[in-house]
Amino acid sequence: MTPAPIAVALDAPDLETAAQWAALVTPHVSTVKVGLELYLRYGPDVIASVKGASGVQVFLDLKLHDIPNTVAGAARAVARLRPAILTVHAAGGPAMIRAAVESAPHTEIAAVTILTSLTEADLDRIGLAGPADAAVRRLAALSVEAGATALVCSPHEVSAVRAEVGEGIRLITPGVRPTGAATQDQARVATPEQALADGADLLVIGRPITGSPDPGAAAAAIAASLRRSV
Ligand SMILES: O=c1ccn([C@@H]2O[C@H](COP(=O)(O)O)[C@@H](O)[C@H]2O)c(=O)[nH]1
Repeated sequence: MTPAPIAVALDAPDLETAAQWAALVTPHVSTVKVGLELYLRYGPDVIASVKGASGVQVFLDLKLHDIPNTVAGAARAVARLRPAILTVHAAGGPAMIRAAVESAPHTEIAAVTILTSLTEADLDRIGLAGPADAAVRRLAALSVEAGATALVCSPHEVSAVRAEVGEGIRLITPGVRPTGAATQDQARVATPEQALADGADLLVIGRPITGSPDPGAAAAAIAASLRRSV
């Protein structure tokens, strides 16, 4: 069976747990995601540990955000690990995004538009007044112009982003919660089925899978539900 278009966020406190989660979920999902917690604690070795023997795609979610020269150096440093996807913050601007794209030619650069944990009230406070989807569309367009071939947005904006950037750009949505699951610190959320129906190409799901007593079964259940919904 083809693995589901899900990136499981391996936000674990230690490498053994992350590797165990990865081994349990990889029969069911296309991708595992390594974020700041794991990478800052263990560094580059984490990639091989979570990949194991399965050859699953690794999504390195470092959300780089600095001046172009610094991001170029950081992207070059991690490009040798050959992650399938590397994130940068779209708010770093076009020159920064382009620097990442040029420095990691074998990795897909995904620009994070507006974090899924932010509410419209938060956006007002940080000076991005107006509906979230206006800011997300603007950041999406500038990121694609700068060479990003993937974008991270919430499921709430995914159809607007697709209309803005067209086909051929990979849309990645965190903020995904199965019906009835706790939203935790996520603000702009939808179910996996809804996110996929609205045009997401890859769903990022962490705690609803890794917080389950059986992460493998939780991933399999979401994957089966997605197959039924298409
Ligand atoms: O806007 C964003 C960008 C990245 N993330 C990351 O996705 C996962 C979500 O984990 P859950 O446990 O499913 O909430 C996490 O690693 C974030 O760093 C995001 O949530 N929102």
